[in-house]
Amino acid sequence: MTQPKIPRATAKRLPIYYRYLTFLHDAGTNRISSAELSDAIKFDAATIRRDFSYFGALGKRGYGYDVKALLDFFADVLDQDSLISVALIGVGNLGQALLNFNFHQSSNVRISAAFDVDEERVGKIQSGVPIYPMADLQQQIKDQRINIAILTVPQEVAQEITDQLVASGIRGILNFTPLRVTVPNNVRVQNVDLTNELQTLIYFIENYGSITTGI
Ligand SMILES: NC(=O)c1ccc[n+]([C@@H]2O[C@H](COP(=O)([O-])OP(=O)(O)OC[C@H]3O[C@@H](n4cnc5c(N)ncnc54)[C@H](O)[C@@H]3O)[C@@H](O)[C@H]2O)c1
Repeated sequence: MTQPKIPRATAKRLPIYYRYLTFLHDAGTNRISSAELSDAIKFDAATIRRDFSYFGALGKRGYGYDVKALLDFFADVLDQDSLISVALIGVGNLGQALLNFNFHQSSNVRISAAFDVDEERVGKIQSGVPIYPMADLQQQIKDQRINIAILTVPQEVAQEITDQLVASGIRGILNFTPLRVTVPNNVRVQNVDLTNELQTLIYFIENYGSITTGI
């Protein structure tokens, strides 16, 4: 299906909508109003209505939203029917935590290959995920049709690994390192910085009380 162009903040909320709608559907709920949805997931109702409006008028006045229809719609937008394989580079403290968590139960994403330089780790299987030597990076990414990589290596090697990932055809990098890596225009980087998140939270609490940020 052709995807409508949606704002980044809306895109970030889609998986949250999807998870909650799945929960509602499994619990046998057939319809929900934006106010009820707002109550449950803590985004204001106007934000929810605006987000949904980007996809066309999905709700009916006085009826609310049909849970199954919404769910099918978001599954399609988020491509939930196809399993997305992700690579993880750097199986240290953070990498191991992400491997153990994996994303399987709550989404269609799973880490299917991990890579490291440490001889002690390479060749083992952790949480069902094989850990390959870096020499296998290009081949595995190609064979497993991996488009996304999670970067959990030390900052000092982040750019060099990014270059290797780009050369292997990776299209998106979830970057946990503090380095703002450089990539060509056709590759997208999403930086995750827990310190930043915490400081944003503190800022909102101090300035606006406990009002949610909407994202
Ligand atoms: N974004 C956040 O909120 C957040 C939180 C904690 C850590 N970090 C960052 O995440 C990264 C990992 O942190 P950690 O505590 O897990 O570190 P760690 O030292 O425990 O793990 C790093 C792993 O990378 C591997 N490695 C080193 N050089 C490599 C290379 N050239 N190719 C492949 N693998 C290589 C190491 O063998 C090790 O297993 C660091 O950059 C750290 O700053 C970010």
